[in-house]
Amino acid sequence: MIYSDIAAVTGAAGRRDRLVFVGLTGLSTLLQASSVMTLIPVLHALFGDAPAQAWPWVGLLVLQLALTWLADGWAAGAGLRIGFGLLDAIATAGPAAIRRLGLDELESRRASRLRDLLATAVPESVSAVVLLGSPLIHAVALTPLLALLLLPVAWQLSVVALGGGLAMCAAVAASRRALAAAETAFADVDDPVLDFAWTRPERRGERADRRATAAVVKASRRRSLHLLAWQVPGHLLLSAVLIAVLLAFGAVVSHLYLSGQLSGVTAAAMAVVLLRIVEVTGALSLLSAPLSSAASMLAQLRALVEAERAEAGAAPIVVPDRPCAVTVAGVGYAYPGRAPVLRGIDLDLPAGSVTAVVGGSGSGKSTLLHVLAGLRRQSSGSILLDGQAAPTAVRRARAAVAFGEHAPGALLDKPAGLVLIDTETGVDVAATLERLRGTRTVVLVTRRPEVLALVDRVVVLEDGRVVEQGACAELTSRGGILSDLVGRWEQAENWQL
Ligand SMILES: Nc1ncnc2c1ncn2[C@@H]1O[C@H](COP(=O)(O)OP(=O)(O)OP(=O)(O)O)[C@@H](O)[C@H]1O
Repeated sequence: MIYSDIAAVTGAAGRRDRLVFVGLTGLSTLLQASSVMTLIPVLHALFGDAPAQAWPWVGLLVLQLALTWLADGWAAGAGLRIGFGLLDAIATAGPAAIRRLGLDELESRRASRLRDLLATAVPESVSAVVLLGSPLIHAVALTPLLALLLLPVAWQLSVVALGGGLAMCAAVAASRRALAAAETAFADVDDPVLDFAWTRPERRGERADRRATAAVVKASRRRSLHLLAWQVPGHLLLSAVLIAVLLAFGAVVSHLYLSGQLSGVTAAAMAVVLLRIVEVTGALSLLSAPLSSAASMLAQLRALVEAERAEAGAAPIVVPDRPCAVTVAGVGYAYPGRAPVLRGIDLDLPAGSVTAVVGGSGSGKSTLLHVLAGLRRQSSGSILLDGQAAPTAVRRARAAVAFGEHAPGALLDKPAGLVLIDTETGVDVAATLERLRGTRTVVLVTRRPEVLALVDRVVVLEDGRVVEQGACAELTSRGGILSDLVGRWEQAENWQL
């Protein structure tokens, strides 16, 4: 799983490094296993009649250790290059995924998961392959290799080594599975924490949320205790299996020694073999937590990278450089967990027209602009551009916007069919309209009476509904809601229309 995720993220370009890493780490494990076995002739010579005969075996041991060191070093180089490959993939896919998030997704759980993924993947990806991959390969391959090399010494030892190694791996896996099951069972406890942190920032400090925080902290504490309760049996199981393996290996060595099938020196060398098996399998137990978090990080990274590659491979959205007709049919919008702020909006904006959206504070003007721009997905209804259904990605591609804290006028110059402006953001409306009139369909939100003289039509919103629409002169002469609104503006700012 981990390997196939890494392969999917780093692609064909990383193939050579992946093969080098796995091949050389495997070779290093083989060298380590054979160096343990070289101890048998070394000890035999040292404790025999001619200790000087140990020199060639010591030379072989030194050679094996030097080759192990070289193989590990070379593999680490390849592992680092794989890690940098992962980082490159994150650097491409991460920002692209963030750019595609709509405004209504910025506070969503999906966005916070993406943020978490990037926060962990960026620092961890480079070192993860070397720091976790090498010990994992050693831990998995060393015991079977030692068991194989023990065959000529005594098949019984080979069987106990292999069986013991497998039993320890199974114990590690069982304790890991129990922990993972407990983590899944209590995962929903995290959700209120995320909800609180990301989706309701404006309600912080309220009494209700103080109570919610206390409940979340309590639930979190309960979860930690439960997880701990699941961890303890896992550790107990592992130590029980370890003791059983030590006893079995010791019993077989003693039996073989006492029955004359094994020399005393070989029996002593077996202690080193056993220690190596315990050491690498024990490392596996320490590695299991970081490995499972790296595995989940890689699986998420793979999903992200594959989604972005599919997106990049899709046909690009064509943006004709001419004004587009906009049809808004029964559009509603509600902020998450809130009552709707747009309700059944119907608009028909001819290509090249200039429309002003007006209304009292909180009537839904900015929200409508965001929805038209594709930055928010409508909760109901549909939006068509030139008669074609226009999902958010199409709206974003075809609209140029000037709103937000500092409206960068330059954004208005991109090829677009629709231009959306909030006049509060300091855009020179008269100059901009002079430049764009006829070449773009323009929708602007304004709270300034003098702007109304520059537009073809006015849409008046009240409580998320269109309550009046038509030519400005026609609406004001009728003495309806727009007249009242303009009167209030004039009172407030002492302006004359
Ligand atoms: N991010 C948000 N989360 C929740 N509610 C929001 C959010 N933004 C706006 N609202 C609410 O949606 C409603 C419509 O807001 P919107 O900003 O669209 O109105 P507006 O007509 O542009 O107001 P103003 O003229 O004061 O800018 C208001 O009740 C507002 O409190």
